[in-house]
Amino acid sequence: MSRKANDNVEYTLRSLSNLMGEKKRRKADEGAGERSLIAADSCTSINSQASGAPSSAAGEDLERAARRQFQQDVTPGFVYVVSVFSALGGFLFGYDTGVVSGAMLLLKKDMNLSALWQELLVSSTVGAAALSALAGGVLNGIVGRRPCILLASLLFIAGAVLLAAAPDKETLLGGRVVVGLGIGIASMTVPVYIAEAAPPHLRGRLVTINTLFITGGQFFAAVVDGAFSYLPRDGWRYMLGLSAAPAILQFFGFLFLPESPRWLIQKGQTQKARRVLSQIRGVQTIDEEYDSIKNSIDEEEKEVGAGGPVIYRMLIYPPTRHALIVGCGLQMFQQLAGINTVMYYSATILQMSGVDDDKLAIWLAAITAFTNFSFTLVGVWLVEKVGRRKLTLGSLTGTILALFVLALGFLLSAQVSPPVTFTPADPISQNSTCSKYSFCNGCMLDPNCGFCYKVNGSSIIDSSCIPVDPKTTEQSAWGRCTNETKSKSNSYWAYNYCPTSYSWTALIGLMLYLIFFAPGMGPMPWTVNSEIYPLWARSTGNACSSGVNWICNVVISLTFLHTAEYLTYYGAFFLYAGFASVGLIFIYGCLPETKGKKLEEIESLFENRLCTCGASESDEGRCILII
Ligand SMILES: O[C@H]1[C@H](O)[C@@H](O)[C@H](O)[C@@H](O)[C@H]1O
Repeated sequence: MSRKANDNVEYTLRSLSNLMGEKKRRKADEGAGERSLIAADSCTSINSQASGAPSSAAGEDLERAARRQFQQDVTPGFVYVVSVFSALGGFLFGYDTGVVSGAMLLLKKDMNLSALWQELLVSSTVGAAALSALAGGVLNGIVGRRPCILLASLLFIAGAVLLAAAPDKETLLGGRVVVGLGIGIASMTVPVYIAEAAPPHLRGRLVTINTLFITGGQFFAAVVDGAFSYLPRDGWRYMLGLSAAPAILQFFGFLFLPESPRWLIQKGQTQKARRVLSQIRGVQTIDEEYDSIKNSIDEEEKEVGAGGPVIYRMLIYPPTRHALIVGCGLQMFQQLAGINTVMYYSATILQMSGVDDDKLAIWLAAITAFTNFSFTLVGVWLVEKVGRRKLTLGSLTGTILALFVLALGFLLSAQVSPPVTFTPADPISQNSTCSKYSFCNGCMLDPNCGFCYKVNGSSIIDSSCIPVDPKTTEQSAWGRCTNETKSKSNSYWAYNYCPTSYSWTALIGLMLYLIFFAPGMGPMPWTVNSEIYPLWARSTGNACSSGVNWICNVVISLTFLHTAEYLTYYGAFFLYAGFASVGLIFIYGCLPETKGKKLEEIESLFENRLCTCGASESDEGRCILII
């Protein structure tokens, strides 16, 4: 289509849109259905009708077809290519955080790892991600989004090679830190890059695809963990090394993909910016979009000034201060709602429900990851339909409910916790600290002990609390619950959980949790953060909020076992429900609707000072903080 014809279509649509109003326009969009595309000269011909209201059916038909043509023009396939290649960063984030639990089962045997080393290998990645997400803001602002994504893929490749070839645990630790640095940069850069490339009507969906890739990576990692756990030796090398493949794909893909047009405009690279903008928008004229980005940069410079560090300017300028509080708050409450604990603990929850085959536990973790992934897909579908605000509020409300069910499941299980009915006669057993527990509940909360029992019909008999094998939690240190004697003596070994008839409540809670969390609270913090800051503050805003996400992730994961020890499991889940409820009030009061807005318009949603957060149409989803 010629540039002139495109201009005509755009002009026509704008006039018609003004005449018809928003609701009617949406209806017309849906109605466009499967109609065939209109040719360029028809576009020119409808231009002549644009000055009057479309009264005839033919006029409406033309208008619908023109709108469809317009949407196709502003959404060429290239923007999807750009988004998918960037979202490989999300996939690697998910894969590398997810794969370690399965790899650890093998690693601790092969490398004889102590509990401290296991802890170090898991949390070093998350800690490094927190640091590099924070540092990534400065890097993004200086060198641009594309070099940051290239750097992240190089780090992923280097980390994967180090991990796969590691001769000792020190190298493993180095590899995990390198991978963490990649995750941090990718986690803050990719959503920003996609948001800056996407047209407004698709932005939410495309950025949410990044979270779909995160949860997809976690699912894929769980499957790989399952598959390689059957290898007698070195299975972990494949598990950890495999992530090099998508990283290499991303690196080479990005050598051919462009820089973010908005970053280019900000840096005054006008010609390049125009070229990229028309490349990602197809042949559609880009003057209007270019001018609106340029104007908003100029205005912001006038309003905010250019002196002092960005974070300082963000804090003294109310709209960006408000946006930063909302962005960081969303990321904080995402983690405080306990997603990673629930995912990590899912295998145990499922074991509680009667699955006592250890190999199966790895596959059960894959089912959990799959549920998280498939319901993130629901989020991708809903985000442009119901909007960010409603999706987040609905999701968090359901998550709180699920946390209560989960906590209730653990509470009931603790209350009907089976008693210890048998203490082995040997002196070692009698002198062990585990012998002081008279119920399974106390025994399972002690990381050094496990519950060994037999089953007679539906009753638990001959139950004892005995020390766990220091090398593996899969068996007791001695007695009838070691791997060799378990099946011969018809005994079962429960570590970290108690056999109970109420476990189905916890299972329902787990499923409900993922079903509610995954479409909203999982992706929305990333999506909303990618769009709420003006260009000059975007990298810094995302660096801070991603940093908050990773820091809260470390804190919640590292404290879970201690929290459970002090508050018991149900106490821990009640605590998360409490955090999530505070989050709900915060989000209700402070999160405006950003659906369909241009990135340059969003700043105005954070301008006012008092909170009325009506989600009413007339309010345009405007939310105002009480600070
Ligand atoms: O949005 C993601 C997603 O929900 C993941 O499943 C979770 O592991 C991450 O911590 C979170 O940031």
